[in-house]
Formats: sequence, C-alpha cells, structure tokens
Amino acid sequence: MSSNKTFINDNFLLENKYAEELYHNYSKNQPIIDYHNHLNPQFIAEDKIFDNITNVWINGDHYKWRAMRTLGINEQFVTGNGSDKDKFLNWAKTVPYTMRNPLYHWTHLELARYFDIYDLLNEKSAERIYEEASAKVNSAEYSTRNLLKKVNAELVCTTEDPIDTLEFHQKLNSNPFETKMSTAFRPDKAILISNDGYNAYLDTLGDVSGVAINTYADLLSALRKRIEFFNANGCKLSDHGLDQIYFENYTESEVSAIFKKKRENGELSPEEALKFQSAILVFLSETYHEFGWVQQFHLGALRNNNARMHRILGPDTGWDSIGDYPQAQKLSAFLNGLDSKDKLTKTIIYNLNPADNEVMATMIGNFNDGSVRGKVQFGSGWWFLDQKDGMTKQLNALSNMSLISCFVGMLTDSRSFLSFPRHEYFRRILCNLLGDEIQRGELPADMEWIGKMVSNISYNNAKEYFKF
Ligand SMILES: O=C(O)[C@@H](O)[C@H](O)[C@H](O)C(=O)CO
Repeated sequence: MSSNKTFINDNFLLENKYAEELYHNYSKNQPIIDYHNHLNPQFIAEDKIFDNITNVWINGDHYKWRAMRTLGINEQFVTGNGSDKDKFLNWAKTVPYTMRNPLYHWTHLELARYFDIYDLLNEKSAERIYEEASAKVNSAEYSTRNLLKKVNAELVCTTEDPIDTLEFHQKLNSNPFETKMSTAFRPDKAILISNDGYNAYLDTLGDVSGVAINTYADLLSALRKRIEFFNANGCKLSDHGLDQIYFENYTESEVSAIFKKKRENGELSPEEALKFQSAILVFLSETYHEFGWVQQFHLGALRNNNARMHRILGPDTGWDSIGDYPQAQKLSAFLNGLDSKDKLTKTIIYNLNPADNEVMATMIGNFNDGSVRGKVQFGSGWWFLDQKDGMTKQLNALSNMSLISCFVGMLTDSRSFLSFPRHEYFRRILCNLLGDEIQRGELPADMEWIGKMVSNISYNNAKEYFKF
C-alpha cells in the first residue's frame, strides 16, 4: 500500500515547532496505561486472532454504528446478518461523511498505525483496504496480544461486574506477556435497584459470593466478599456509570426495609430507590477507601433512549446520549460525607454533559486536601466528548480551574483493540494546545519544564496515581 502521508503525517494536529517538539520528544514514545476500557479479557488471555478487519474494528463499536445508521445504512450491514465484507464496505462508504466527527481522524490514524495504510478510506479504496487489512488481521502478527504490543500498551484495565469470575485475568496471570491486564469493579447492577432483573441479579451475586442475599446486610456482605476477591486478583479500581450521584438522607433501618420490600418483589417508589442507592454508594466508597482503590464515576449519560432498538439489540449498542441531570449539589454532599469521615479514596469524576466541565474542574479542588498529589481528578473527555473539541474544553477547564500538570490523562474507554491511537490523538491535542500558547508568548518556551509536564500527563502521572 502506498504510504502517501498527505493526511495522517508525522505532524498531524501539530501546528508549530513547539508542538512538534513537545509531542515527538516528550510524549510520543511514552508507554500507554489504558486505565479504563471495555475490552474483552478473554481475547487477551487466549491471544485471539481475528478473522478479518470487520471483526476487530467494526463489531462492537457503537460509535461507527451510529454514524452508519445516520447515513441510512440498513441495520443488516451494521449489527445484522450482513457479511463481514459488506459491513466493511458500508463503513467505508460512511467514512467520508464522518468528516469533523472524531471517527474520521480515528479511522485514518488506526489504518496508518496498525496497517501502514495512509490512503483515505472510502468506497473507491474499500475493497483494497478490506483485503489488505483483513489479511494482516488474520495472522499471528496481529493477534490480540501483538495488537497491544504494537502500540506499546504497558497496561490495560478492563471493566467487570462483581459476579465476574475473573477467570481470564487469572489465566493471563499464569501466562503473562508484555502488557499487564487489570480489572475495574463495576457494581452498577447492584446499585440500580429499580432496573429490570434486579432480584435475579442478586440471586447470581449470592451464588458467586456464597452469601444468601435476603437482607441488606447480606447484600453488603456479598459485595464485600467480591471486593475482596477482585482485590486478591489485583484490582485497584472501581467504576460506576450513573446518571448522577445519589445522596438522599436515609437511616439504616429505612434502607433495610426498602431492600426487604424489593426482595419480596415489592414496587419501590423513586424516593425509596434513591435512599437505597445513596446508602449502597456510601458503603461501596467507604470499602474502596479501606482497600486503597481508586473510584471512578462516569456521570450524566441518558441511556437506552430508543426502546424499540433496546429491545432488539440491548444496551451499549448506540442508543445513548448526553443527559442534563443536575450534578454539583449531590456530588459535593457525597464527597463531603466521605471526606468528613476520612474515607474519601482517590477519585476520578467524568461528566458526559460538557456544561458540567467547570463544575467538575472546580469540584475536585474542594477535596484535594494535600494528602495525595492529584487525589481527586477531573477525568478526560468521555464518550461523546473524547473528540478534539471535547478534549480541548476539558483540558481548558482543568487548566483554568485546577492543575493540568497533575492530570492522569487519557483512556480509550473502548471495546475495540484498534482504539489505542486515541491516546496519540489526545497527546497531539495536548501538545498543540501548549505549543500554541508558547508560540503566542502566553507560556515561556521552557521546553524542559513543559516537556516534563507533557510526559507526566501522557504517562508518569497515571503510573504514580494508580500504582498498578
Ligand atoms: O462506561 C460507560 O458506561 C460508557 O463508557 C459505555 O461503556 C459506552 O458504551 C462507551 O463505551 C463510551 O465510550
């Protein structure tokens, strides 16, 4: 394939010599710590070799699916029974129409970095690129582990439910390779008591934990046992995807009665559910503190908006959007409650609504008490915000209202093993932001100091913060 680096070239997104120096000399070669993603640990443990480019690049990627649907591509060629090649050809047809969506940059960065393909992907180049990329993908050189080694991934942290057996994390630990794999404890299903299937989930949680879950105390005991199990398997992180933080007044007896009612298949009022969710969130956070874990909160998504498609395809298939929930007051009360008991562990808060950027950038300062450098973090642009504009706004809010120098940087949050150029994308945006201000005299041309800051945000801060 011709390597006409006209679009994705060495200085892509770098607009001046300072930006170029910061990226090439201080960021590019830093290893990747992808501390939050939804990668399949089985593929890593078993070093899966994918059949073709569609399997590894389109399947599971609801970012691509939304774009294809918007263009009018029939669901048959998105998640349906269309052939892998037809799905790819339809994705290739879509790509030119994704200009100014991050997919356009990511697509060409990924083709360049993994396959040395620098041609634009479109209907004309589709067939050729499908064949070339698929031939490479379906080879040992492109096995799952080699895909991670190719991008210098030092660690990937997947996301697992408390009932997960962690068999593949254990399997990998008995057969390790250059990239470490850890897990994040994601107890949303135990928190969201109003969700369909809650009691059935508790039955499974009880089976896995060996605790018959009849009372609220049983639930806490079961969750603690799973936290102990995850911790024993190297877990250092938890994660929560919530519309907002819950912090209602409650008593233990109220919560126990609410839980009993639910366990007896009673209908809970919204107020009862909120009391329960408030209580269990406090229990979980206090337990994370006891184990020295980092806790992450992904706040503000409005999920499963299309009921018809949710019934057909289930969650995380491209039918979510940004919510407009109030965040500041409950988040402040929640963090203050933990801090007041000296039980606030290292915390990363991600907002999905960019209107909350400054709320988060200032909130973290309320609880950065000097005990740990960057103890409470405002997380990188997430989901709909992990594009150039969203990342830049997050970096600006964090710079303007806190210390970008203490930021733990980017994560992919992805389900695809070809998404790691998102780290490069972030690093280029960061270096250009700083390089631009050096160029305009807003920052001194102290390349050693600013370069060190860039190296820290790209890698060192995460290395120190998570201690994987
Ligand atoms: O953690 C979440 O809930 C979201 O990141 C969710 O997994 C979403 O589907 C996603 O992958 C966004 O990048």
